Amino acid sequence: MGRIIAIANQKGGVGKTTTAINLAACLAKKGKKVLAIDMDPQGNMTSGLGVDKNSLEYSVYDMLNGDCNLGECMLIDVYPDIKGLNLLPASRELAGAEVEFVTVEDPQYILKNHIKNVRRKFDYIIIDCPPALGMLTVNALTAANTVLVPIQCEFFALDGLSQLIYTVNLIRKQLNRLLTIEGIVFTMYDSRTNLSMQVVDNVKQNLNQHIYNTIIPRNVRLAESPSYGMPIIAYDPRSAGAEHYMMLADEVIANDYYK
Ligand SMILES: Nc1ncnc2c1ncn2[C@@H]1O[C@H](COP(=O)(O)OP(=O)(O)OP(=O)(O)O)[C@@H](O)[C@H]1O
Ligand SMILES: [Mg+2]
Repeated sequence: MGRIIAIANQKGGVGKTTTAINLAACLAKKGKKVLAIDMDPQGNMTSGLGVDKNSLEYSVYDMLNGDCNLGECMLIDVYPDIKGLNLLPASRELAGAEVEFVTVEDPQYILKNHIKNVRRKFDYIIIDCPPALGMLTVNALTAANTVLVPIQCEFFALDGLSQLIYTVNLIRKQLNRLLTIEGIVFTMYDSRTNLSMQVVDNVKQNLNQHIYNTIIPRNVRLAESPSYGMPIIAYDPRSAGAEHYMMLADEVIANDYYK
């Protein structure tokens, strides 16, 4: 049974999508069958995997809306060099879901209901969330087993984190009894500055959550790769970014208590 991991933090630009793309790609590279789901109307995961979000026949929006099923929406082996990496792509229309789905009965369960039948076909389902705690993120958290929270190594890193943890607790109580926080991963760590080190220490002292040993460094190759529509292991497999996301994938696999 596939483990469903939502990559969430309502703070913008902390490395959610970079982590979602590269964790999904690294898990597939390690032979796992992966479904990546882009739940962000920005569609950065979709374009970061080389898919033109303006020329999609069906997107996650159509699936959630009931206009297509998961199979029709899924792009199989989306990145040709990495077998087993499949994608439910997003388009701009997904922005409308936040308001439109409120009128549907049980709107929090729409994504969950769509993926429950295919869960056994994948080892991992990785969901990229938008930078908000609205209906799209609630759908992701309701469908997920665990939440992986990227934190950027900069001032205000802890800002808003209590809100996220509060939301996760609320969803656990009301919608998804078994939801847990998979762990915190530090991103954009700059070893040349004291600030990065201080942020890591500060979070470790103040947050009673599992923290991954792997810390993702600030790496220019990681920032470049989405503009080529490539995961880092394809764009520059020898880069520090590729090496560290492979390490993170190993840690996620080691955390596999659902199997
Ligand atoms: N480790 C890294 N090193 C260098 N640049 C990075 C790294 N991680 C992310 N970036 C860059 O930082 C920016 C923000 O990253 P990303 O899009 O992954 O964040 P996000 O949390 O998904 O943002 P949003 O909240 O808008 O969805 C992007 O331009 C990305 O390429
Ligand atoms: Mg993003």
